[in-house]
Amino acid sequence: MGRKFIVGGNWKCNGTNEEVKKIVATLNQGEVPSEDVVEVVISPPFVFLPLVKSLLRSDFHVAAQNCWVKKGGAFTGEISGEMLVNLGIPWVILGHSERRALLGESNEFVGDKVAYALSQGLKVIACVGETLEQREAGSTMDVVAAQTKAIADKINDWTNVVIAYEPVWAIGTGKVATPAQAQEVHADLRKWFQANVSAEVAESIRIMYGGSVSGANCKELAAKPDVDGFLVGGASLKPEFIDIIKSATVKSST
Ligand SMILES: O=C[C@H](O)COP(=O)(O)O
Repeated sequence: MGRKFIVGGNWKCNGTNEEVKKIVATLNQGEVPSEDVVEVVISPPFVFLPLVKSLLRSDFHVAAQNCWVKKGGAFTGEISGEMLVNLGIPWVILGHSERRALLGESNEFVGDKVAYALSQGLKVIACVGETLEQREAGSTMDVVAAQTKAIADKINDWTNVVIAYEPVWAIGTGKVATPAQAQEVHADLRKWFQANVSAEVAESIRIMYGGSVSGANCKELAAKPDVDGFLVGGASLKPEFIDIIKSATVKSST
């Protein structure tokens, strides 16, 4: 099928200098499948990006957790895409639900951010996902489609975009989506791409699942045909993250 498995570790707003060094040491010792089988992207808080980049094994890559919506300038507290490029950071996570919910990032704002980051040469993990209320109201796909459309309205080339489907109710709750629930939304998203972008993008775009992924549940999720990887929060700070990376072999053996 040709979609390389991708596993991201989103450390969110966690870590001290000492803890970061320990986590990186654990990652560096981990025995994982080769880069041909799995792409690994580690996303520490901004302040630790240079440290992580300098210490991390060369087969793992680094991502920022956000960046500013346009060129830098008088935007106190923001970090621009150009700065990430300047530091040699290849990836950025955009539109995470925590930023959408807590910092008021709208679908359109996230679309603008994705477009600007891509224009600077960054690769983007773009997050989408519904709340529990939205799921219970039966509007999961409407919500996810609207979030994806806001990005599609602003970009033409999806080569450097990975979608992370993260149901908000599964994030940090220990309430993981069942493999069938994840597969259903991933497959529907692929259908959305087919109808609204192109058959090629629908086939090639990678869709990660995020929300309470752990060493214990990753294999079952990875076995689903439209699950192309994981965006991991809490478990990415723990040694079990290595097991999650290893779940890529479920894919390569099918
Ligand atoms: O970006 C990662 C997600 O928000 C998932 O977080 P979690 O694995 O702690 O549920």
